[in-house]
Amino acid sequence: MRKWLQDKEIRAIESLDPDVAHYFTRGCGDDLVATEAPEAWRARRWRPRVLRDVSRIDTGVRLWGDWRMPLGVAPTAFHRLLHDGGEVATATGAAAAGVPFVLSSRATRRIEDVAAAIGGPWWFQVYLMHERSVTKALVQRAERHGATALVLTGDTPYVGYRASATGPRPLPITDDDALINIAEHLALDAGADPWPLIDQDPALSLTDIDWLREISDLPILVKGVLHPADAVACVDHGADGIWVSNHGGRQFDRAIATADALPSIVDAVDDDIPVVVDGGVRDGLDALTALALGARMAFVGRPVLWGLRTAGAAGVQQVLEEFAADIRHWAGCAGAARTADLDRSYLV
Ligand SMILES: Cc1cc2nc3c(=O)[nH]c(=O)nc-3n(C[C@H](O)[C@H](O)[C@H](O)COP(=O)(O)O)c2cc1C
Ligand SMILES: O=C(O)C(=O)c1ccccc1
Repeated sequence: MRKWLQDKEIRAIESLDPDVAHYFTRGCGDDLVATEAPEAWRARRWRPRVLRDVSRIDTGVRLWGDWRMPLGVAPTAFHRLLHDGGEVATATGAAAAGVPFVLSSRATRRIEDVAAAIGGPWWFQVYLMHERSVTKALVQRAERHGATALVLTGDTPYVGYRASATGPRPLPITDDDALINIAEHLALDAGADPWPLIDQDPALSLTDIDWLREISDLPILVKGVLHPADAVACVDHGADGIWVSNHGGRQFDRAIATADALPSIVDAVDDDIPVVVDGGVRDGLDALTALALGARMAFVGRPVLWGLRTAGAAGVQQVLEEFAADIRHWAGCAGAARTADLDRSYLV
């Protein structure tokens, strides 16, 4: 089932400026982790069940929203580098497919416009910026416009080292796009550089979960967790969910694959704390493997970006529909009439 996606990826990459293609495709360092991620899901073997009436298959999941399948769209930055519609197009495709859309703090379309395009629940990804008042303003805008959860990204104290394709050239993104949600919250002199104020603050710590709790009533997931002790610490600090991720291999090039990290984190936290996961999920069976290992949902980053690049909102929806059909097919063949019932007994 992966060939259609690989073909789309190739078409998307071929149509892009090399630096832009590089930004979206690559991991960091020597790209070890980004390359390993899909293989780690595929390495798992199943014991499919038989004689279990799979004439009807329920793939629904409730998690700060009612979703059609246990798959969602991970937060990624700068969609207008891929398509004029930017995050509005991506969100429209995700909403049409009935899955959660997570809007990045580094979005290139206005929060209000994205929320209106979705017309239902969505989640907001939080980067803690040096200037906390900007983060606070974004969080409160997201909450006002229908976000139902916050995803605090913890794995990006410094942005991972990613050499560009053609040398040290900045991405061809304008400040109008990059600061579209941010500029109004900054009181800057003309010509002043905003980035020292709005880059991620490496002082980010557990107490920032408490801070988010003070400024917002929304549930908080912490994203980028790979160590079970961190999962426990986040929950002790009031996190409502854990998002196992290595940032698509973009942050720490010798990090554990998320497929390998997931079970120990599920085991470390109480059953009522939802754990979700991303990284290298490239077909329905990858997503179901994540569920069998204890995740409530799996998320995809790059696959939807190839859909966005090749056909805008319709392309995003089409990618997600392929995943939906694949999830349904493999759940049936695994003997799981309800994907929410998958557990480790299905795996070797
Ligand atoms: C181009 C790109 C930009 C990203 N931007 C963000 C971001 O703004 N915030 C964030 O929390 N994660 C970001 N991520 C990480 C994704 O949320 C996710 O963890 C990762 O892409 C999942 O792996 P996959 O692409 O293999 O599916 C980004 C990933 C990519 C590829
Ligand atoms: O590129 C990324 O992965 C990412 O998370 C990011 C970090 C800072 C600015 C824009 C995107």
